[in-house]
Amino acid sequence: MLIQPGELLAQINSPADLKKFPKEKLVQICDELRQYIVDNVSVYGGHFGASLGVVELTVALHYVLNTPEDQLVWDVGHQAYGHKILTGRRDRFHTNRIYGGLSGFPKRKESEYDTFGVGHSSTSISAALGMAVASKYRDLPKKQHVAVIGDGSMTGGMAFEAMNHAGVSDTNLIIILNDNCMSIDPNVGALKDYLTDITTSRTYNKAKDEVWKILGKLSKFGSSAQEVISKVEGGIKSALLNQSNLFESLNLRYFGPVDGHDVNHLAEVLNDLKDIPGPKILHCVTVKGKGYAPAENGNQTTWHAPGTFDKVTGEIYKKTPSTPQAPKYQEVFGHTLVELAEQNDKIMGVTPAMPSGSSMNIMMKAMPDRAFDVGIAEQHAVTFSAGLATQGLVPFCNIYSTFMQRAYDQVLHDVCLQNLPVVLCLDRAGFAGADGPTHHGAYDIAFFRCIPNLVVSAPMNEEELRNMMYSASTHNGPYSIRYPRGKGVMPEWRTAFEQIPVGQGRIIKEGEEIAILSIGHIGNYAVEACEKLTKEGLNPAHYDMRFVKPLDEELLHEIFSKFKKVITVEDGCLMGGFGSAVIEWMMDHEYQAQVKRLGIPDEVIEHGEQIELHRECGFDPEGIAAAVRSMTAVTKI
Ligand SMILES: Cc1ncc(C[n+]2csc(CCOP(=O)(O)OP(=O)(O)O)c2C)c(N)n1
Ligand SMILES: CC(=O)[C@@H](O)[C@H](O)COP(=O)(O)O
Ligand SMILES: [Mg+2]
Repeated sequence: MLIQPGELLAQINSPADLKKFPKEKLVQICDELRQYIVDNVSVYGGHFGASLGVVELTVALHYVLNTPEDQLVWDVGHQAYGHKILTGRRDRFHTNRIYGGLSGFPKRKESEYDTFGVGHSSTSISAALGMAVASKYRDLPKKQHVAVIGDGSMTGGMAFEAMNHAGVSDTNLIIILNDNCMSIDPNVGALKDYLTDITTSRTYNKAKDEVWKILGKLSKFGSSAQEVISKVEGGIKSALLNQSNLFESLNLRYFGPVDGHDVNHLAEVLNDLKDIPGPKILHCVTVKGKGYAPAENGNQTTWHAPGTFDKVTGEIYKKTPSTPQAPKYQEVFGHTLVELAEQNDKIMGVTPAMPSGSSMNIMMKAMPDRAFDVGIAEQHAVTFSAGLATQGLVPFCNIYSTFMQRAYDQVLHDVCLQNLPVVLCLDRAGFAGADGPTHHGAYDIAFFRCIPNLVVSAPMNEEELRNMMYSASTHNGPYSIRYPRGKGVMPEWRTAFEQIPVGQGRIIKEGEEIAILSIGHIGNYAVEACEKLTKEGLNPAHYDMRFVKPLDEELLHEIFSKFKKVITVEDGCLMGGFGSAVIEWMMDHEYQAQVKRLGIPDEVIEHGEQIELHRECGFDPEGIAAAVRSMTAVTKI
């Protein structure tokens, strides 16, 4: 359902249309853009607070820059709804994050204005710098290269790698730091404290504006004046802040902090910055959720991605369950970790900036000195956990499967080669859903099962998750547990802990002719498929293998001795996944059987509800049943 835009926004189908308006109209355009985001997200869901926080910045950028020739890169991209609406996608925006519709993040193949595909944080400065260096090397017509990065994303190490390089690059890169003191949860770390110092230092800010007015204007007088100005400015700033400016120490000229909600001032500042040579950073202070009171003044974590809500009252709609609902896997993780930590004082918790997303916040609240949010720093989270483990502690390091991709070497090099007892909990494993391919946890089985010493497990339900966590806490080595986004199947999940011997699978259902081997939560789809098939007179067996590594060899000998037709099912990539492991084992042990693997094919699967993507790839319950039917001998006469 198309939502009607405001009078001016209705006339803007590109930044060129935006530029036709006098600057006196910019405030109204911001108001209409903000309202359009509220109107759409309240009905269709998605990320919310971040886009509201950069409405003025987005309008100012597209008003001043000559996009798409001037290249604009958004970090993470969850804040780019305004960008999408102003760049020709207003009338498709109601399809945002919906199967077959717009992506929830900038995507190159979606628009020429989306100069770089994003979704994982802290990549924007590297990408924009690459574009800037390439333009210079190819002697392309002068254009601007701008990275917009949040204070949370600035805690990602990659951002510092990029600034370290930018500082010695002969480019005119503009970095815009969108500082709202928030990540998804409140931002953390020494960088946050530093930014707060700058933002709240009255002496600095009062003098800074005066200095800028003088120096900023003078900066148009050739490069020699530039040198002097830059030194004078840097010296004044350091003196006022009684510390050197972090960014200027990296040879980035620092400007700000400026009010990120004053669209006309932002436009003036950006116009000035365009003419100042060399890499520079503009520090913008904004409020996440700005302009929508419940998001601006309420729990900003909740309003990061609230789902659908009543835009008048601010009431967030909850799906009221008719029957007692199973909990989310993340909640089972969070509560179980506290239970285990109460019994075992060696257990610690580590999350890279996802306290609420992973439910690590439950332990952070209950045991604040034993659970750590380390910022958007997955590599650090893993090796920090390895350090804890060397001192006899048992860290549970919880990282979304997709974000774990960023810490692969740390798992291999720092944890597994040293055989340290770190428990890696991979939440959002399998299809993530509406976040799409940048967030699908599609590859972790494949990239983990080849690492020596690492146990690779996946629970089929909440009870299994609890018992795997319990078993992992006493396993003297690296142990990974993967589970999906969303709910399990057991409303009564607080069961007593039981050890699961490493590598032990289990039979779910006896059967004949065909054996279905599943791994993880997707096994519940196999249960549904078997229920369908039983009504059709078919009787496949079903095994929950529980472990990809080590495989339950005793069970596999039993299966391949009894069945000549096997179907494997995984919510993960087929290339090198669980099905591949089973086939390798079968060949190594000289069994012969017809094996059909169900899972994620070797292609990019876009966004949609999880069940829509499972159906697209043929491993929803009906897909599994269809596979059994196709493998079953011709209908019995
Ligand atoms: C590598 C990686 N880790 C974690 C995330 C999850 N994530 C998405 S947005 C976000 C917070 C970003 O904070 P900030 O950059 O300050 O943007 P804001 O939401 O405040 O506008 C996080 C942690 C991610 N997208 N990428
Ligand atoms: C933009 C981003 O990366 C996060 O907001 C992510 O979308 C969170 O995913 P969940 O909603 O599954 O916690
Ligand atoms: Mg932020």
